Amino acid sequence: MSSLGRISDTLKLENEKTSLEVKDLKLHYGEKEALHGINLVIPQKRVTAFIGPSGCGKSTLLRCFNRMNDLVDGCRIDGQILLENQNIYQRGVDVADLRRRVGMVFQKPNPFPKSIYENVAYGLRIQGINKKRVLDETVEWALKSAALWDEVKDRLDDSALGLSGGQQQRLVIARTVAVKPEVLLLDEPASALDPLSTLKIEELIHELKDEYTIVIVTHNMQQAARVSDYTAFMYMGDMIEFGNTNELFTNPAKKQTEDYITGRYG
Ligand SMILES: Nc1ncnc2c1ncn2[C@@H]1O[C@H](COP(=O)(O)OP(=O)(O)OP(=O)(O)O)[C@@H](O)[C@H]1O
Repeated sequence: MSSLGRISDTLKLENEKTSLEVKDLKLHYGEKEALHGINLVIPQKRVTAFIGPSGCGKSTLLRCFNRMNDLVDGCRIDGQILLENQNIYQRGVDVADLRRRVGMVFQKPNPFPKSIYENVAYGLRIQGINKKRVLDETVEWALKSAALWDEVKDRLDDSALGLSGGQQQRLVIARTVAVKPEVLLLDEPASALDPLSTLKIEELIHELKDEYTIVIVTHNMQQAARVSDYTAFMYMGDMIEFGNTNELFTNPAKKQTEDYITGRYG
């Protein structure tokens, strides 16, 4: 905990710049309403954690931020999400560009069956960038950003699939930051990893928040308390409480939040 610092204890939402703003967001999977009118502001260049019992809608809400739910059959979304004041659900939005601006890392590391180098260069090549010098520089910068460079710099042409799980997850983070997103969405990024790799990911999150707005879904309340500046507690498709992480954990405003963080359910 000490190495991660607790500067966030004094942060106040009203002093923050806004990255994402969720306005009366309802989401249906077929007939079932999974999110019941969420309102929320995600501050810029901070870490926001979503916590709550299984099935409360954390991942569903996270996936709305880069329109991953568009890929789910029968999924309907009402309401708005503003990214830098622009509704990402409005007609004409370029979804590929949105997903570059709002990158996502999943629970299970998903490197491509390519070399370490090509994994990181992938997004750049898709943008038509093929100059070797630009690619080399960006790959090195992204791997350094993801705290992986020292471990892989001598084997950039080796398959990414030969890396450990924790290294693969940092590689996926390098691949995501290589295209210079504004927001990083992390869906339980460490839950498939051993404790040491988990610690590395947590330290990395702490480093990355100087540059990116980070939203993390986690089952692990200690992890939320360690890595986040702000925490949102969700329950059965509702946003119950949102605030400074330290305040939410030490002095929750709502009884449901208190019951959850004291382990009475979940
Ligand atoms: N693709 C889908 N189709 C239909 N229902 C879904 C789909 N994905 C999620 N749901 C339902 O939406 C609700 C919210 O699920 P979601 O996965 O967002 O919750 P969660 O809080 O992230 O849960 P967990 O912590 O277990 O991952 C649940 O009732 C779930 O069954």
